[in-house]
Amino acid sequence: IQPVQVHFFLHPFSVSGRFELWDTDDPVPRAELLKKVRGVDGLLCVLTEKVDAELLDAAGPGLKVVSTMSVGYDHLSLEELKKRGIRVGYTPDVLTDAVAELTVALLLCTSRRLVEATHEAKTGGWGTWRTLWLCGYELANSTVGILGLGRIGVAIAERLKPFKVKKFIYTDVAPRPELANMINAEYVSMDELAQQSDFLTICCALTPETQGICNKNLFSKMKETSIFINTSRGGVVNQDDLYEALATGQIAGAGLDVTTPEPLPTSHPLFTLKNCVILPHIASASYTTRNAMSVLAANNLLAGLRGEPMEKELKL
Ligand SMILES: O=C(O)[C@H](O)CO
Repeated sequence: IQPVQVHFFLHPFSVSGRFELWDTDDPVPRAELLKKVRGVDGLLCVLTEKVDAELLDAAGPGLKVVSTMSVGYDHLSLEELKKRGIRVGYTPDVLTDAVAELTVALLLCTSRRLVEATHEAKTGGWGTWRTLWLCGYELANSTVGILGLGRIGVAIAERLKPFKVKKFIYTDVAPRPELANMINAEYVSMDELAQQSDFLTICCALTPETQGICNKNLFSKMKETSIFINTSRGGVVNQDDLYEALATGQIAGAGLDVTTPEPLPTSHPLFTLKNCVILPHIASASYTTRNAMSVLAANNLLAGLRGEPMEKELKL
């Protein structure tokens, strides 16, 4: 499949001699999806679709493959998929550059207080030049911590290095020397990561083990001058604890591209904080990347339907 033949935002469709396309940018309503999946052989979805027992039951025993246009797969019930022998495709790698780029942008935006600064400039808060006004934290000579070192963590570090970062540290379930050597990162414990990081960037997948892992315990060990960045999944953060840490000055700032829930209600307390920058889950949102993701997801689906190896298949 060539990029030009694929819509940017493919929502679930089925292939069984024919296919059905949810041809809008809005998520398919659950009731509609449950109706449409009946009897399909394959399903291409995005991360707003919960693929659980209910949906798989609705699809029926003919479903052979689910292809998600995302690197994250916490919206898929892997246990149910495995139980039913359904193959799963996903889209790692093609979004690494876009996500790393956005993470760096969010980090700088948070640490150098860009949202506050443009607000002040626009609303009359810009008086005379003042010595400490809108001061933030710089990357030069800093320690950057990565929670969950994978392709994206490496790509973030590669982009941050030219800003003269002094040291990269990371933690994960086990050391990952092959990736760590690429960025000269040192493996540390979770406590050391919290204590030493001037910038802590969260790159781990959301799993039962990482659910709420960024909580009071972690924030209480971080420096008052540290910046917390999350572009993975909102579920890895305990948002009440993060609010507390930001509001009381336990940490200096946070940049979030992901929250729980999404969208985050505009009345959420995190929106009241000047030191919290919130983006609406746009890390992979470049035309090039979304196009590559949709092509890969479509090709994974077709390969799965043909019983061939997928370009990117999740091992269940
Ligand atoms: O999981 C993913 O793919 C990102 O969160 C969205 O592109």
